[in-house]
Amino acid sequence: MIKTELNYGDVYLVPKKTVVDSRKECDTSVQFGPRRFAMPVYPSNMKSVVSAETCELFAREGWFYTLHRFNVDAVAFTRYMQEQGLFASISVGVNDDTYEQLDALKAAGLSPEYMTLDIANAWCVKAERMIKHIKQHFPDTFLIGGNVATAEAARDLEAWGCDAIKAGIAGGRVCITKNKTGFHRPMVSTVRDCVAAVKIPVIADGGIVEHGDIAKALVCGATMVMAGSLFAGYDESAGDIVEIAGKHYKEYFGSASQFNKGAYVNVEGKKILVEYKGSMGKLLRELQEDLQSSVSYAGGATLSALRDVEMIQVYR
Ligand SMILES: NC(=O)C1=CN([C@@H]2O[C@H](COP(=O)(O)OP(=O)(O)OC[C@H]3O[C@@H](n4cnc5c(N)ncnc54)[C@H](OP(=O)(O)O)[C@@H]3O)[C@@H](O)[C@H]2O)C=CC1
Ligand SMILES: Nc1nc2c(ncn2[C@@H]2O[C@H](COP(=O)(O)O)[C@@H](O)[C@H]2O)c(=O)[nH]1
Repeated sequence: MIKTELNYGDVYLVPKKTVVDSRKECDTSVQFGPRRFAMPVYPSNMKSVVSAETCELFAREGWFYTLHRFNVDAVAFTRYMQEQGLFASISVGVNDDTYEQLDALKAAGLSPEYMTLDIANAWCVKAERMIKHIKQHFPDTFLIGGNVATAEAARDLEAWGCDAIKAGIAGGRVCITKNKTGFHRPMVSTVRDCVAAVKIPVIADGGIVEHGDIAKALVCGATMVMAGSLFAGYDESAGDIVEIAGKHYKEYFGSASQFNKGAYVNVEGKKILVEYKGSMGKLLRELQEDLQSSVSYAGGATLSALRDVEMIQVYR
């Protein structure tokens, strides 16, 4: 029997009676780990999406962020952010270079507030070793483990010690994992299964096409949403700007692309050009307005209203 599963584009949310006088009354803030953030969405920890400067901007705006893990100095970044009175949120891998980076953080007496273990399939023995190592040596750090796509994987990462998990395999815009390996699960099914399986927060990662997909992810039970292409086209995005026939674009490439790896080995990502859209400030405001509107349609004044919304499948 072949199961049918759903993506954000296959579903819509059923409106309820609005109880606020203005969308401005709707509060989009979210508690995530030790801190509260202005919005439950943040940019992907990819080299073509965030730089250290992008991360600082998000932290100053009161949004969550995670720096990517490719050729960065985790010690210098953590120290810089904490000296500015901002929180430090870094990414790590599973290989020897990560163990060395963690030793260097420890030697410097630094402990980032948040760490994200970032590999394609975190339901693996190398991730298990790394998660246990981080929880032993950085007990005060809030550890996000990912990515996973099933209830069983989510439960294992929770048992290994993760404080949150990131769900979503092969649903990203620059992903070619599903083409090259055949593996993928649509996001609505992935997020709902993972949320139902664990007590810790779940981050829905990848596949956000429309702003309304963020509300759909929250209705599926996600606490946070990570998005790459959504944040890739702005001045503050990390990708290079490109001009073609008088039109401007920004480069957006996958972390498992040849461009990120520097070699064509186990490539599961591609590079695309996304429309250049100017300053990120406009996007952040619009995302907040749209989510405030979603909360009002959900019949409440806080994000918790989205926990109790009916989702319907649309046949096309
Ligand atoms: N969310 C998603 O759907 C996906 C995200 N990505 C992103 O791309 C980046 C690279 O990811 P990833 O390839 O996991 O990380 P790395 O290339 O950094 O691999 C980490 C380590 O795990 C090993 N490894 C990776 N995949 C497998 C596997 N299938 N079986 C056994 N060992 C494995 C690698 O060894 P070896 O290379 O020798 O196998 C390597 O030692 C990450 O940032 C990740 O988030 C990539 C694909 C999908
Ligand atoms: N299969 C791959 N997935 C990747 C790669 N680099 C990043 N990612 C994942 O995609 C999301 C962003 O998706 P978007 O739809 O919001 O653009 C990102 O957070 C990663 O989980 C890759 O090279 N291959």
